[in-house]
Amino acid sequence: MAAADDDLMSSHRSHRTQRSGPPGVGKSLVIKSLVKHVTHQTLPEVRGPITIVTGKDRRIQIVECPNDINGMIDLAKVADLALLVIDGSYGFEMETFEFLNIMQVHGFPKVIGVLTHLDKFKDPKNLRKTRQLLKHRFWNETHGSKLFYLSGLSETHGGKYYSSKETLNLTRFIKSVSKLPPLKWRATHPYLLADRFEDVTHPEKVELDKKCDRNIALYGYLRGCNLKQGMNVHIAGVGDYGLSGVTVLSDPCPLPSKNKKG
Ligand SMILES: Nc1nc2c(ncn2[C@@H]2O[C@H](COP(=O)(O)OP(=O)(O)OP(=O)(O)O)[C@@H](O)[C@H]2O)c(=O)[nH]1
Repeated sequence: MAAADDDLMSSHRSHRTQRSGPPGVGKSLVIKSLVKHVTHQTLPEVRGPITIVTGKDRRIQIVECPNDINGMIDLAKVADLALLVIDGSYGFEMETFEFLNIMQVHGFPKVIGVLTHLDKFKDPKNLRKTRQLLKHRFWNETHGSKLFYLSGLSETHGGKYYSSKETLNLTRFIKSVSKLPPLKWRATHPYLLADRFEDVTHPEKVELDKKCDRNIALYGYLRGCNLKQGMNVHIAGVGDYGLSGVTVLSDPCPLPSKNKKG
């Protein structure tokens, strides 16, 4: 957690697309189910960071991790909690544990595993045995991280979601993690996950030279500590840049406690 009232979590699949693992482990559906449970709204598509209010003075931002190693490294730096979504009918892959190691090195978010596709097991004995095996392996490899089970889909409000009881448990756990104190390093450094950017270069300048240096405005919640004009910033995967200005905008997703005070 970086700022007092903001928590960031990311949802990862346990493998990269170029490998042989199963696609569609359920990352988007986990996010859609969480949004449905907390806000009672239907999220048709997961695109970019999603901010939801989960309490009087608490909100979380959810980001679906791209299926590539760079996305994973970048998100490990800013996420407070990583949900590692694993297709239970397929089991762990090499990449599951590779990724756990990357996260420890790059940012140290808390990790939990989320097991999906458990309804594919027809034999209850086999399901029990597989759950136990995966739970022990995950516990050992992560030095005690929790593994959640999402045992199947149910029809709610015209759409298919994970069961509301299991989603409730997952939401409670996410909320409990968001109460933990932030990592000291993160709390003392400003950082921002940009949810939108705009090219604000003067059009005339671009017309004269299409490859000219651009002025870019980045929008997002600032975490950690204050960002000052004139500071140099690092944009992950792009490089180091100067900051020509910082503007405080009105909160697009205000906390209920702030609304009351205002
Ligand atoms: N039977 C069953 N289907 C599931 C389960 N979880 C997800 N699905 C289905 O699997 C499909 C893919 O789910 P998504 O949430 O889009 O998976 P994803 O990981 O975001 O997919 P990609 O990013 O494209 O790899 C959807 O049709 C879901 O309804 C599950 O536990 N059981």
